[in-house]
Amino acid sequence: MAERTLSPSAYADLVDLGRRLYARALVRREQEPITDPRGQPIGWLLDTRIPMLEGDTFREVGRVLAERVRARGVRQVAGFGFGAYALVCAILSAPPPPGAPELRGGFIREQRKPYGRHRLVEGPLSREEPVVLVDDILNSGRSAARAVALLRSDGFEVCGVLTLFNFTWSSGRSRLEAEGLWVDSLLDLNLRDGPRSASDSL
Ligand SMILES: O=P(O)(O)OC[C@H]1O[C@H](OP(=O)(O)OP(=O)(O)O)[C@H](O)[C@@H]1O
Repeated sequence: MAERTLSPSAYADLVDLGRRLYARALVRREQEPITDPRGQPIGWLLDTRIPMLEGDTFREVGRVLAERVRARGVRQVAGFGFGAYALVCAILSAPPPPGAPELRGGFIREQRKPYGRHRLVEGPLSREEPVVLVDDILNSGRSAARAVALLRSDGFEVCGVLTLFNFTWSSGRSRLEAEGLWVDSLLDLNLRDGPRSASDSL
């Protein structure tokens, strides 16, 4: 989608950012033992916390994603899980264009907090306006679909999902689009050996 809406140089910059994120986030089994959720060894994964928790990348990604959220006419973002928290904060840290409103953010809990304010979604999000779910990786779409269901169960309207990476060999995108959501990713990963490799989210 980006190549249809951006100038060639702006698109090249975005692809460059996606590639730099990929290079900084990539962890291979030669470097350290890594496993899937079932405990099976895997060849590689992307740990986006590494680039996202460095100040310069945090700010650069925040500016790019905030622009994408605003381009959709939305001003609320929510995140679910450790891959998403820095993204929400980075987006909120981007200065708004002159005259534009500030964005609002939220963190989604696995379960409603059983004490205190008893909230499922922390932060100042309004139920009167749509929310974009942000995450680092879209693979099977299970995590995003769960987050969307949690938001909806708490009375929020979710309009779309914005991620850093989309694993194109997996079905996450179509799964979310079937739920009426738009899906936008900074970088579509289309690795030739993708299905035989693994990520931290299989
Ligand atoms: O589309 P999916 O197949 O659901 O995969 C994507 C999810 O997997 C990763 O999180 P992970 O489950 O590894 O947990 P973490 O955020 O705690 O690291 C990633 O941060 C996404 O949230």
